[in-house]
Parts: sequence; C-alpha cells; structure tokens
Amino acid sequence: MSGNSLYARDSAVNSGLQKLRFFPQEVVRGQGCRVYDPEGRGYLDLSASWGATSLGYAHPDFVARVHEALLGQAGASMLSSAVLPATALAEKLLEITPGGEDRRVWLGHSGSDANEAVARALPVATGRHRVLSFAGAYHGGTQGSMAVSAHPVQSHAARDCGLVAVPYPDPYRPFEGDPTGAALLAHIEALLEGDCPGDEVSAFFIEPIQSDGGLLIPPPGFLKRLGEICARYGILTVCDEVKVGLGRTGKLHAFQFEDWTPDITVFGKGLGGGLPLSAVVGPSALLDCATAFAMQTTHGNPISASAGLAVLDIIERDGLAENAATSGAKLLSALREKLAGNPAVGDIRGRGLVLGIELVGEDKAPAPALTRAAVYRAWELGVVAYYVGAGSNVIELTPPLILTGAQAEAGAAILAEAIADACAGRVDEALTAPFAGW
Ligand SMILES: Cc1ncc(COP(=O)(O)O)c(/C=N/[C@@H]2CCCCNC2=O)c1O
Repeated sequence: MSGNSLYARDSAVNSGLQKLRFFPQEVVRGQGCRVYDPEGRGYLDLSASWGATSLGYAHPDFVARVHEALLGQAGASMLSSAVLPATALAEKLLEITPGGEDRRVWLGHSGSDANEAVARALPVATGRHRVLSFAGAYHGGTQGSMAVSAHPVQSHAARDCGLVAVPYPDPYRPFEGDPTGAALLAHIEALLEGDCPGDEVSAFFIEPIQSDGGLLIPPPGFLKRLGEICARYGILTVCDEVKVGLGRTGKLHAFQFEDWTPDITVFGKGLGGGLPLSAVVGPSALLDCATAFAMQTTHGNPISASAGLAVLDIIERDGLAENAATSGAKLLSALREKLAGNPAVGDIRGRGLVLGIELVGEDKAPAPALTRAAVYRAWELGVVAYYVGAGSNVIELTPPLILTGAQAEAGAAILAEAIADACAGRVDEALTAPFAGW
C-alpha cells in the first residue's frame, strides 16, 4: 500500500474500535454483486458487507425509491410525529411476519439497537430478570445487545447479570455426541428446573442459524421443540433474523424451516439494503411497555424506512428468496465438488445463500491460521469473503440475494483455489499478519 493509498489514509484517520479487517480491501464503488477498488478492479462480494446489501450494490429500483424519498424528505424521525414511510413499513412487516395478535413494530438503525431495545424492555414488561442465550451468539455491538450475547470477541464486555448461555446445537460438533439435539434440549430443561428457574426467565434470544458463532445450523426440529419448552415456562422467544432473514435461507424467514413461530422477530442488515435500518416485530405488551424508553433521534426516518419498503417489495417482486435457494444450492454443490477430499475442509454447510466452510486440522481442531490465509488469498484472486466462528475457522458466505448461478460457480472456483493455495503454504504469512481478524 503506498503512503497515500486509500488504505493508508484509512489507517491514519479511522478508528480501530470499529475495524474487523482480514485484508487491505479498498472500496470506491459497488455495482450488482461486485465492489471496485481505486484501480477499478472488481471483486465478487460473497459477503455483501456482512449481509447488509441484500439487493447487491446500486440496484436501480432501490436507488430510484431512495432518491424519491430524499426528494420529498418527510422529516427525519418518528419520535414526535407519524411519518408515512415508517408507518407503511411497520404495516408491511406485520403483514409478512407470522406471530400473535396485538403486535407492534419498533424501528431502529441496526441489529444491535434492535436487540438492545428488546433486552431493555423485557424486565419491564415481564418482571423477570433472567435471559437465556446461546454460547457464541452475536446479537450486537452496543452495551445492551452485547449483554445478551456470548461471542468470544466480546468476552471483555459487561454481561447481563441474569444471562445464562447454553451451547448452540451443532451437528458437526454435537453436544454430548448427540447430533439430533435431544441431549442439549434435555440439558436446557434441566437448567430450567434447576439453576436457572424457568419462571424467572423473560426470554431466550435465538439465532435460527448461528452465524458469527460459526455458521451453525440446528438439527431438524430443534427450534420447534425449544419453542415448546419455552412456552411451558412462559419464556418469550426472540428470533434474531438480522443476518439470515428476509429471503437469505430460501424462505422469507429462516424460522420457517422449523415449523416454529417466535414471539418476537428481529430484523436488520439486509432490511435496509445497505442503509441503516432494523426492526422488532413483537407483542404490544412488550413494545408498548414504556414511553420513550428505546429511542434515537433518526429512528423511523423516511429514507431508511423507504429503503426497507423497497427491499421488501423487490425481494417479493423478483422472487429473491427462491433465487437464494437455487443459487445457494449451486454454490453449496460446487464447493463440495471442488473441495472434496481435502482433509483441511472439515465441513461445508449452508441453507440458501448463507453458507460456511469449516477448516480444520487433526481431530477437527480449528485451523485459524489456514482460514486467515485462505480468505486473504481469495481476496487476491478477486473474491471478498470473511471468516467467523469461536475458532476463527469458518469462511462465511452471505452474498447478495441476486447472485446468479454463474457467479456462484465462479465464486466456488476461486474459493477452492484459494483454500488449495493456503493448504499448500503458498500464502505469505507476512501478508496476513497485520490483519487481526477476530
Ligand atoms: C445475528 C446478528 N444479530 C445482530 C447483529 C448486530 O447487527 P449490527 O452490526 O447491524 O448492529 C449481527 C451482526 N453481526 C456482525 C456485525 C459485526 C461484524 C461481524 N459480522 C457480523 O455479521 C448479527 O449477525
């Protein structure tokens, strides 16, 4: 990087508090599924900015709808006025989100502030002080959302005093050797009858696929049975669809694979199409439990709300959930074919366009150095992908929902080449060392 390169300038002025870097990526514009560096080189973005750009970049219809909202800017906040796009978005979210009667919608800027709003309201609305979550869970980067998370990167954060974290069901590394999840459910039930009395628990925060914790997909029926256990104790279920929701898995909601309907559903990332937007859909008893208790000045602003309406309309109009299913299946099968027989590839898993490639050493030991080298090499070859996981060894793929089958094939080929180069030691560690990743 030259001294006045964009990356050098970023290093000189942008705070490290908000950096999670894997290679010296520079972006000056995006189009479709590609981002472009200052030299005009295009990269196939298989992350979509950690899942935020669900429609890809500069989608023409999205641009037009946001531009129209800007031209007639209907204020900048729903705090002290009813704002048409914010109300219309809330009505649309209630229409498309399964759930009980008498519900409301809270609108925010991020998955973090949405989960924080829920966490803040729960003790007020329920009188219960305990919260359940899964080990490895990432529900946000604000104080209140970190308090109900349990991701290793946040080990220094203050946890909610009533938080109990239990293992997430992972068929590749099954709890007590039981890939069905039955042993884990029994463990949770024992907890609710013992050290964590169920009648003191307000809610269970649940990712329907645990992404930052390692792209873990629960065994069939697990979430349905967990929901039944929670219902027996009056424990509300909070389904965090921020990263894997809104069509990404091939269904509109990831929880729809589970024949399960959560009490509360949290949206973010892709809802805004790259603009800051989140939402909570849940009971009025929770979301109306206090006045002015979870608000920020530009919550419900008409630009973000119009962006959300455009995203939902385009996902529906263009069948992007179905596209995620077909392109995701192609990506999954191409990866499995190209990586077959590589002992460093412990598991390749996914649902629609949310996939993970777990890299391991002997006896499934996580291989973080290999993973770091593989994503760096993929970037050199023209693919953007990052890694996740408690062992920093799972390459996460969450491309734009518009990804074509041809792009899926091309992306799989580059990822396979990158992993092969990393396995062969052809990636200079001096290049990857400056990138802490997580
Ligand atoms: C399931 C789930 N719930 C909430 C969040 C927080 O969303 P925001 O980062 O938009 O506040 C996230 C955010 N995930 C992180 C964001 C930081 C960088 C690492 N990768 C993520 O996707 C999430 O995955």
